[in-house]
Amino acid sequence: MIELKNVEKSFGRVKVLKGVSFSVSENERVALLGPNGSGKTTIVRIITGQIRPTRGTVVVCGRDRIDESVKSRMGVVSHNTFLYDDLTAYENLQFFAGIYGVDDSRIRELLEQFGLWRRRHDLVRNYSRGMKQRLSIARALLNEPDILILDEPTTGLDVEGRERLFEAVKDYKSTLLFTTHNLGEAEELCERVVMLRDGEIAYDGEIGDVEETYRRVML
Ligand SMILES: Nc1ncnc2c1ncn2[C@@H]1O[C@H](COP(=O)(O)OP(=O)(O)OP(=O)(O)O)[C@@H](O)[C@H]1O
Repeated sequence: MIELKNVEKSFGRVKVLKGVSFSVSENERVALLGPNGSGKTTIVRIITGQIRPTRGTVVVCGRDRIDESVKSRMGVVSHNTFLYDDLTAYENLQFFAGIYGVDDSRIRELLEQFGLWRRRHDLVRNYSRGMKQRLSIARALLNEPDILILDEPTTGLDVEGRERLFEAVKDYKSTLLFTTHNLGEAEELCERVVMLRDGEIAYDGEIGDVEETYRRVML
């Protein structure tokens, strides 16, 4: 579903990704781990078509151009919430439901699932950070995407929000790429782990005892 081959990315003179290769098969659940600044979000931005690699190839859903048809098959939760502040929560989901041809009943289901139904008519600008994050997750799940990409999705979530997210991700049966700094979360949701250090892959394998592997490979 996702394949990166020798991907390099430079910003100005700084090379942030130094020849990254890994793939994620259909229905596989992969955690992407690594310290601050190791390049995880840069990889996510490349896979989701927000930026292009300087060198190398990226193939997603069999396509080497991340165009709208590929993007419509991905659900993404990232630092960018992809929400409109001047619309209500309901209107935000309605807008994306319109693009994907998703039924109104799915909007209600997700708003209830993420505990936002009562506040559905509030403007997103008046939402708290955690509420925005919950809505962003609902938006990513709206069209039951073939690939779910979660870049540090628990940022700002309270205990209940985190539990609702994990329930939703466990119910979701397709391909998952998940970046986190929480090794326990990676172990709970994923079967494989890719560890990134300074723009290079340091480990790619079964998740196993992720804390032990992380300590051995990264520290
Ligand atoms: N637009 C940009 N211009 C210049 N440098 C950038 C840009 N985007 C990212 N970088 C640099 O690329 C490196 C990797 O950043 P990235 O956000 O991918 O790391 P990360 O692994 O996601 O980190 P974190 O765990 O802190 O979120 C960092 O040194 C960052 O400063």
